[in-house]
Amino acid sequence: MTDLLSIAPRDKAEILAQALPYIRKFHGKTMVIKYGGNAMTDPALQADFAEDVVLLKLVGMNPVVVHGGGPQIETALNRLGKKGEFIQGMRVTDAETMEVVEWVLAGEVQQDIVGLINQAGGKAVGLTGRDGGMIRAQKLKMVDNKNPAIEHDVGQVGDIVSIDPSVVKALQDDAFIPVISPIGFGENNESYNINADVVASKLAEVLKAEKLVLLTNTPGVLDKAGNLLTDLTARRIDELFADGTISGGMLPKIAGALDAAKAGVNAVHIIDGRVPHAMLLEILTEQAYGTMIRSH
Ligand SMILES: Nc1ncnc2c1ncn2[C@@H]1O[C@H](COP(=O)(O)OP(=O)(O)O)[C@@H](O)[C@H]1O
Ligand SMILES: CC(=O)N[C@@H](CCC(=O)OP(=O)(O)O)C(=O)O
Repeated sequence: MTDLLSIAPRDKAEILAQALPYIRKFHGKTMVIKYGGNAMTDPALQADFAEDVVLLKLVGMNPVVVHGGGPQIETALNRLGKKGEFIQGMRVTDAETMEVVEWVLAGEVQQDIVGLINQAGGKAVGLTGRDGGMIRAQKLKMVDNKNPAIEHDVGQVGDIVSIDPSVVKALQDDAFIPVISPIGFGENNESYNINADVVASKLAEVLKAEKLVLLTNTPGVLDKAGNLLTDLTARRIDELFADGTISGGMLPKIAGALDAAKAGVNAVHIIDGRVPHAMLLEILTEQAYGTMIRSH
């Protein structure tokens, strides 16, 4: 079990002194943590992540993990001779791809994370959006972000209709740590593949989370020259969308993050999940990491 004292290379006493006020401040608060597929490539980092989630729970917070798995889905598709296609950060999902997505996310990635959290001393429970009727979805109508007259057919990609958080709340009350795969269900019980950033953002809003932390594989949002943008407001985000600075998987991430900030989630951060203990240090120390998204 990792404790704050074992975090190198910073001064240990300094970290503890910094952490105590945050532990008090965030006691009983919900923290939604999006664990991106690109941040989970190294087994040692995955184990660190699981230990950090357990530590948050032990000090009295309510971590809720939403996981991705884009690269893991891609590997499985490649094995079947298929190649993923993305439009505006969303995977075009035909029926066969949907089967692979469900099998990889719910069967593989989610269960790996549940196992690691339990190994670290926590009590994790894996869920998809079907469990407890949590995530109702419908087919996403995707309008081209440069030409609104064009609509793309992205297959079984889901647009969230509603989230019923009661199953998450029940688990939290019983000291479990929910680990959620971004899969929704439709009116006819059909499955939908939903971008994990979108699920994490909406869930943070519905749960009235204190924080939303999105762990990815960049230091945060970068400008065209590769410099880290530490703070982004809605206006600046519009400019970065318009001039093409933000593209691919960063599009749904930023859009979701901004929605969560506007909906009242106090702090929304995009941070580098490849840095050991990045999430813990972001939540429990005063140092700013990555990019903070603000509504204004
Ligand atoms: N302005 C930007 N700053 C940082 N990353 C960006 C930017 N625009 C696009 N990206 C891309 O977004 C990726 C992160 O999104 P994504 O691949 O969906 O990761 P995750 O699996 O963490 O959700 C980065 O690896 C990078 O390739
Ligand atoms: C619609 C859509 O794009 N769904 C994603 C779901 C997984 C995900 O979001 O994974 P990351 O967070 O690792 O990118 C996909 O199929 O890749």
